[in-house]
Amino acid sequence: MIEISKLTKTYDRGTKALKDVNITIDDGEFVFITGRSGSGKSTLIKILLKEVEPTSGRVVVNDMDLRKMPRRYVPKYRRRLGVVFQDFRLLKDKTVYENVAFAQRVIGESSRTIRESVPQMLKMVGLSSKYKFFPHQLSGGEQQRVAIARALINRPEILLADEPTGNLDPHNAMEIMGLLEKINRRGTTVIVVTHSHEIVDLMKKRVITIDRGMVVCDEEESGYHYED
Ligand SMILES: Nc1ncnc2c1ncn2[C@@H]1O[C@H](COP(=O)(O)OP(=O)(O)OP(=O)(O)O)[C@@H](O)[C@H]1O
Repeated sequence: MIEISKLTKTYDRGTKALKDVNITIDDGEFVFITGRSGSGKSTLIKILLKEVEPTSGRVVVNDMDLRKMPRRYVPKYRRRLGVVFQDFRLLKDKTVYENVAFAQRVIGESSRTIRESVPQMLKMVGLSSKYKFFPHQLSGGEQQRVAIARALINRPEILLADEPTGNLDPHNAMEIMGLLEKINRRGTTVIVVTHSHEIVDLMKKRVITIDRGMVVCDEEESGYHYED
């Protein structure tokens, strides 16, 4: 569960990126966060990842108060969140298999666990036949599937996806959305930041709209009111 209350972020130069934001996201929810460029979406994600410190307010993720979290615990905390970005961020000189396996190696999983779990995860994202390919040999949609497999391999409770379809054509974008929905059905909380009106309208999920740092709309099934 994520509980955000009275969250404010003012950057050093005085930009108020978030103002009195209150959001509760229950376990197992699928939520879109949307809003025009500069509205504060990425700031919110960075605060959840503990990459940016709030100016004031409270953020509790799975019973952990981020403000009170000791610095040494932050890497472990981040591993409990899966993260996917617009630009995939794959390791270019590693194969599909190795990109996913690497995320397990860094936390010290045994070779046996890796040999079992990576093929299962590649099957889940529909990439079993391309496990030996390098990122440059894959389409954008396929690269994003690898990134999703990597984000999920350590079984995070929450998946944060920041514009996951921003670099994809509409067909691939909808395929990725279908995959995120499948992941959500298996129990992972999924939070997707997107600009795309089409995706938000089609998916019929909860939509939180941020405008100039404030939550202006939070509705089930597409309460989507801003103009670009
Ligand atoms: N490190 C920073 N220092 C100062 N101001 C910042 C910093 N990061 C973001 N901002 C400002 O905070 C505001 C919100 O930015 P943020 O990146 O959170 O918006 P966004 O909704 O994610 O935008 P986009 O959709 O374009 O990614 C903007 O006015 C931006 O210029």
